[in-house]
Amino acid sequence: MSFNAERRWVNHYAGPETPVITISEQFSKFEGGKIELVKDNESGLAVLKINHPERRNALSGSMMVDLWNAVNTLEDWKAGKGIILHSVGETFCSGGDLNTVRQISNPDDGYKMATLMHNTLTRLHQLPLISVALIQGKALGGGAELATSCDFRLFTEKGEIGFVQGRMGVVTGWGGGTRLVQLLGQHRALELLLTSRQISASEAVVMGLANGITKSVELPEAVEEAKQWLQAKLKHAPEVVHALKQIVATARAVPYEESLQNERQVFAMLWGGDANKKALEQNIKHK
Ligand SMILES: CCCC(=O)SCCNC(=O)CCNC(=O)[C@H](O)C(C)(C)COP(=O)(O)OP(=O)(O)OC[C@H]1O[C@@H](n2cnc3c(N)ncnc32)[C@H](O)[C@@H]1OP(=O)(O)O
Repeated sequence: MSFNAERRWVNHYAGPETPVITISEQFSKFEGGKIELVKDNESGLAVLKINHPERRNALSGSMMVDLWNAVNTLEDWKAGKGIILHSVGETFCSGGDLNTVRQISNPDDGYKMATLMHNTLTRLHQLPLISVALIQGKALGGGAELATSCDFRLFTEKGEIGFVQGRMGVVTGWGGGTRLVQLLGQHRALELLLTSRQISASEAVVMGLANGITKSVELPEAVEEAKQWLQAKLKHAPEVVHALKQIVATARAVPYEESLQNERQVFAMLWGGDANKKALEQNIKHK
């Protein structure tokens, strides 16, 4: 990456575009740890658990594929309303598994990993479900990027987040740079990316990167608290929750007029629908 004669950025990497399915086949060979998805149709909550404590919950290639598969499943989950993303042990996620990273340390494979993770985390971000990441320890590098792909972030007192990619001689590779600018604006995002500093739970709240701090410090109590925090926001009918999420997810991804057009269409689908008729019959007062 450099400036050309007209002082415009020129990207010197022009690698091949590989289908995500092909990348997933390649990356599933870099084994270690797993990501487990459990869906509960009764509560409408799903839990995505990052389980690789011996590597501080670093994402191996096969875990990236687990996550991609989990998002594929969640896209078809009609009864769902919300997702809790959490991990086991003391670290939320230490980023890319350096054992995997060392085996794919060239621009073509880097581009493939970014393609797989952009596909996965963009679709996770855009699911019609409301997602919460529970950060109970360090979220570093790719782990910090993963946290930005949820709608909300709850920290325990021990939670910390750090975009340490610069210290590793790289930049955000899982779409977290773009999402961080959306979340915090360009100045605060640039400051976090440039300094690689790790911020505490309380600073994350002040910045708007965290939506709250749990009373419980330890798992599994903090997970239960996060579930209750999310359930309290999921009282509307599933179709209303899905529609509200679609409006917000579209608004952060497309230009204003296009977003308004989407909002009109989403609104029309619910107007006179079952949930709307039921509410009208009940003659609800908002006192
Ligand atoms: C687009 C993605 C780009 C990125 O994600 S760049 C960021 C990559 N991540 C890192 O550089 C994190 C490096 N790790 C650390 O700073 C520390 O291990 C960390 C997370 C603060 C945890 O510290 P401690 O709790 O004291 O644990 P420790 O250092 O003794 O580590 C225990 C075992 O876990 C391993 N580990 C930690 N992070 C890893 C990673 N990302 N990939 C692969 N292995 C990882 C570590 O090598 C150690 O293994 P072992 O027990 O010595 O065999």
